[in-house]
Amino acid sequence: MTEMPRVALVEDDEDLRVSTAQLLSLGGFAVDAFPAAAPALAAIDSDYPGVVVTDVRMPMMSGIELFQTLRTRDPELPVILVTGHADVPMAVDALHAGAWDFLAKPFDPAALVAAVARAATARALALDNRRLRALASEADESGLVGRSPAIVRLREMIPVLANADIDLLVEGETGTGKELLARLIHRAGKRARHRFLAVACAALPDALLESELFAGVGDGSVVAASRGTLFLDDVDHAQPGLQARLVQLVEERSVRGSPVDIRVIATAAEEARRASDAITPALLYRLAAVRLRMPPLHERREDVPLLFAHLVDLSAARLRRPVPALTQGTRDHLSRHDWPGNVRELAHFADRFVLGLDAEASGATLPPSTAPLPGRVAAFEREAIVEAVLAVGGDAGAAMDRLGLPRKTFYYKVQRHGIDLNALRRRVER
Ligand SMILES: Nc1ncnc2c1ncn2[C@@H]1O[C@H](COP(=O)(O)OP(=O)(O)OP(=O)(O)O)[C@@H](O)[C@H]1O
Repeated sequence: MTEMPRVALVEDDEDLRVSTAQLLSLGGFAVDAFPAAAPALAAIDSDYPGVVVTDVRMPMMSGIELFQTLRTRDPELPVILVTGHADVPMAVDALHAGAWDFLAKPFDPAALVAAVARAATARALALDNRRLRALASEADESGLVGRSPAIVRLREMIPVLANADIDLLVEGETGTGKELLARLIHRAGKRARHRFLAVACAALPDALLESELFAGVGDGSVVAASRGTLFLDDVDHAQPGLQARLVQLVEERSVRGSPVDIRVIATAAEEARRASDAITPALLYRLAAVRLRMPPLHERREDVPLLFAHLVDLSAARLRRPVPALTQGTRDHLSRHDWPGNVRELAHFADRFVLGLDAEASGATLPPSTAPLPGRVAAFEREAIVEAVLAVGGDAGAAMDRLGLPRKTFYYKVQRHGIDLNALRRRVER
């Protein structure tokens, strides 16, 4: 949230409303002031980019009822209650039900501004997380996550390239997603029903590779992958002998006189970063009908948070752990680090984050201990429920037993914390 944080101020006493609004404006907030709960409810939707400060005792609808209604719309919206002495016990109940904080009248102006500022920070983070989650799940479907112009263009090209059936050379640094792109292209076209034969040109001794590839029999051979895709990883590391055989294959589309229908997708380091003779001109010329470039992460920093959210989801599912909330510390690390190992390095960081092993991410599942107690208690409770549901394989009944909660309380808390049981079940099943 880059614009000024908003505060919805609900107060029926006009003098108090005007003075409090002034106080909050001076504190740096954009104030939406309402004389009653009803107009406030009409104006505050579930994406409200700010927090609510409401008087408790009001005619028609009380501040508590307003809080309860807002809670059902968006459990993450912080609501701060302003109450007279007589209503403190009621406000405490509301805290247990998830209200952010309360202040007793007459309140210290500085205390109000400080409470609103804390709530606004939490709200900004929550909305940010929500936006990232939405973007990540949107991108999930296409497989290539990212919103940088370069990635968006590549994503658009996948179906085009899949149907064009020409050989490709994908250039880029290690871990940028070259193989992923190749697999997505393979999957999107008519070759998807046949094999994707991945050959690590750098990993195997030349002779072995050659005999394996061109033997004409066996699982690893080009013939076995006929009608599929031959993926030549790090072709710039293939020995000249093998490169010569590859030229022949690409040129003649045959192995020992038998025709093979194969599409070749090769990867290599970028031209500027490889020795001038790393790929023989004959091979380069034939492979590079289309050359694609996977940019390194430091050139597309806007992809980092998005990729991270996606990779954390994958790690959490694989490791069967709850998805921890993203904190400012983790966020700072994401934006400061240079990621020389690109997406692969980011994936390892995501694993450590999910396991709580990373110093940058430690304590990430709970808000900092300076946060108001209700917020911390709520975060802890939410974690405990998510963990229990995941631990018992998504079975709500078993989770209740494990937590020792009566059925009604369990569902009440699930709803209050905005826990999506179906999403958790899907995560377990994956
Ligand atoms: N844009 C992306 N969206 C989602 N996942 C990605 C993306 N880019 C890379 N990944 C993931 O990051 C990991 C590394 O990617 P990949 O193996 O494709 O990189 P590479 O460029 O082929 O690396 P190398 O050259 O070292 O073999 C994989 O797990 C891949 O799924």
